[in-house]
Amino acid sequence: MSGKSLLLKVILLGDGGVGKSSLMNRYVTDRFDSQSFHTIGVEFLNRDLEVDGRLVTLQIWDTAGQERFKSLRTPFYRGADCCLLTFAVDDVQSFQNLGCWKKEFMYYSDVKDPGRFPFVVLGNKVDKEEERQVGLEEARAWCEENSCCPYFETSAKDDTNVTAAFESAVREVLAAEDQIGHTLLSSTIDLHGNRKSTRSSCC
Ligand SMILES: Nc1nc2c(ncn2[C@@H]2O[C@H](COP(=O)(O)OP(=O)(O)OP(=O)(O)O)[C@@H](O)[C@H]2O)c(=O)[nH]1
Ligand SMILES: [Mg+2]
Repeated sequence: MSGKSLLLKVILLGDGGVGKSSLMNRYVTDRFDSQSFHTIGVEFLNRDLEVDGRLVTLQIWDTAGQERFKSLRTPFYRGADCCLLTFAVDDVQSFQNLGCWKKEFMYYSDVKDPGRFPFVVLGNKVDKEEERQVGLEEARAWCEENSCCPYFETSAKDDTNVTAAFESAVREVLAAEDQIGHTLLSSTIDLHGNRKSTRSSCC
């Protein structure tokens, strides 16, 4: 295994209140706050992990889902390696808005190869089964039709599928990278020294 860690930027998008911050906090700090505040602008946290023998530093960017913060979040889309489109299974409107989130991301991120860009879809709050408004098959069908696979049903509250979802995002990036010839993998962190990156980023 190499001593260098690959830096990957993933970005969480979705309506306000679907649980983006809660998912990030569950994954990075293993905590859940039932009284969390709406995010203003963007925040990020890092977590180191190993996926299929590769050391990865996952930089998770958590954005504000509320419309009034649009101009604060969109400048941070550039340089993302994967986009996690998030809705809450007890909120059908947040599911119906997934297409708008995808469009917003594509418009502002300026990705080089839109056809191959990796998305992962998260249907959060599955612990609220009795209040569910979006079915598993319906969500899977949307993902298939919109080339946004894989799909994970998560709960930040119960820690259901949270690790699996973030690790899957890493695997999607690595798989996409394998297809386009390892250009992205030139961005690395030397764990014993300084960060080296050949990618440009506005952030
Ligand atoms: N039951 C349940 N509640 C959750 C879950 N995830 C988040 N919540 C709650 O939903 C509310 C909103 O969660 P946030 O994580 O702040 O939502 P957000 O998507 O970051 O919202 P914005 O920052 O406004 O975009 C909070 O009260 C959380 O405690 C979950 O998996 N299950
Ligand atoms: Mg938030």
